[in-house]
Amino acid sequence: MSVKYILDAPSRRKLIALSLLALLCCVVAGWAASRMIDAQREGERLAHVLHRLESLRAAILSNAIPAVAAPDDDANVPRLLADCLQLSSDDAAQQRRLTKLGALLDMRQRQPPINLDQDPQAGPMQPGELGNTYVLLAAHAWIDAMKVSLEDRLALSQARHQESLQWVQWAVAAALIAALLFGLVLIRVMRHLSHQGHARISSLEAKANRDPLTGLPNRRLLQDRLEQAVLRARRRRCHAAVVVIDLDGFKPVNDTHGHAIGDVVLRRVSKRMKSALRSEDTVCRMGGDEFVVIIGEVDDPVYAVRRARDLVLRISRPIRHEDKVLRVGASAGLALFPDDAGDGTELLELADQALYAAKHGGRGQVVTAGEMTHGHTTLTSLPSEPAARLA
Ligand SMILES: Nc1nc2c(ncn2[C@@H]2O[C@H](COP(=O)(O)OP(=O)(O)OP(=O)(O)O)[C@@H](O)[C@H]2O)c(=O)[nH]1
Repeated sequence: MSVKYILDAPSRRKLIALSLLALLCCVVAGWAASRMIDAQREGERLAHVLHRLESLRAAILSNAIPAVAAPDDDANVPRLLADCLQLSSDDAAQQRRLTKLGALLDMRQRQPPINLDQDPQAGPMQPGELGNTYVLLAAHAWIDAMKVSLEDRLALSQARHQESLQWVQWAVAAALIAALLFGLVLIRVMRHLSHQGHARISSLEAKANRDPLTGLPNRRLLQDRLEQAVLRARRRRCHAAVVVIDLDGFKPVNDTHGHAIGDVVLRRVSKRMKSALRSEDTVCRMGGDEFVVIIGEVDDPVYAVRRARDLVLRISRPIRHEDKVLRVGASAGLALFPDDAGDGTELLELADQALYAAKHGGRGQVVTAGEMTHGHTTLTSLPSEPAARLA
């Protein structure tokens, strides 16, 4: 089934918006992280160059350049400086300055070593000394200028690193919040779907177990209720009764007034039976105009027979519907647990046979399974209750 049909439109919109937000935050976090890494690399590179510059300055001050450079390979000096500073080759202007400086240092290499502690006033300058001093001053000036520029660039890259870090933090926090909200919405949707599923299952179960016309339990549910009633009676060591009731003269109602009026009669008869029984008893519609009543936890069998007669009398009362007075009767067969049978199916069979006997014995009466088996029962000697009293 498509997501479109599982989720309602507002939930769908929320989930899409949150996932897009989370995605956007991830993209921003990724971009900021790469910017942060770049800034960090740039910072490391600049710090390294600064360190090299310091080393170079120290080398110049300590007059170590000729020693660092191979003395027999003059051409190495510019390269040494380039390597030392590791400036990018596309930075043409810097490269040119470097080469110049390298050339100056190269020249200096050929001069006698300089003595920085030497007092310029101490005596006349030696040949090459002016060149040495010029080269040193130029190197210092260049290193200082480079340092300032590099320090600025370093500060800038550190600021960019910091700013990118903040972006990463915000984007990750927003992505986490969006993911959390997504999860919450999803849980709510799942819960809702699960409730819907349960409600649908319950309603399907109810439909499968109920007679659609009267709302009474149907044949399917009867079996279960019957087993429960027998188990309870066995546990409590008491009786339980199964009464099968069939309407008398129902077909003429249908034939005279139509099927719809027949339905009204079936519904009214069902209501009358339900209202005459205890909540723990069960009345089921088996189909057509046949019903089964389970009277559970009966201490005295006489009580069950009285209830069955009461039902027959109540059903036989006229039914007023609009301007019509409708009449049907009822016959019933009753079987008792454990007197007549020990299980539900057998009880139902015996009650059905007793009903058959009631129908063929004149209708409008209750026949018990005991009467059929033994030919007599003390229950049949019960005085019949006048219909007027039960009305
Ligand atoms: N209105 C209506 N009629 C139904 C329904 N189910 C079955 N019937 C009808 O109920 C009638 C039952 O037939 P019978 O049991 O022979 O009717 P009866 O007149 O009570 O016969 P006896 O039991 O011999 O007295 C038939 O006419 C069925 O068509 C239903 O759901 N609604």
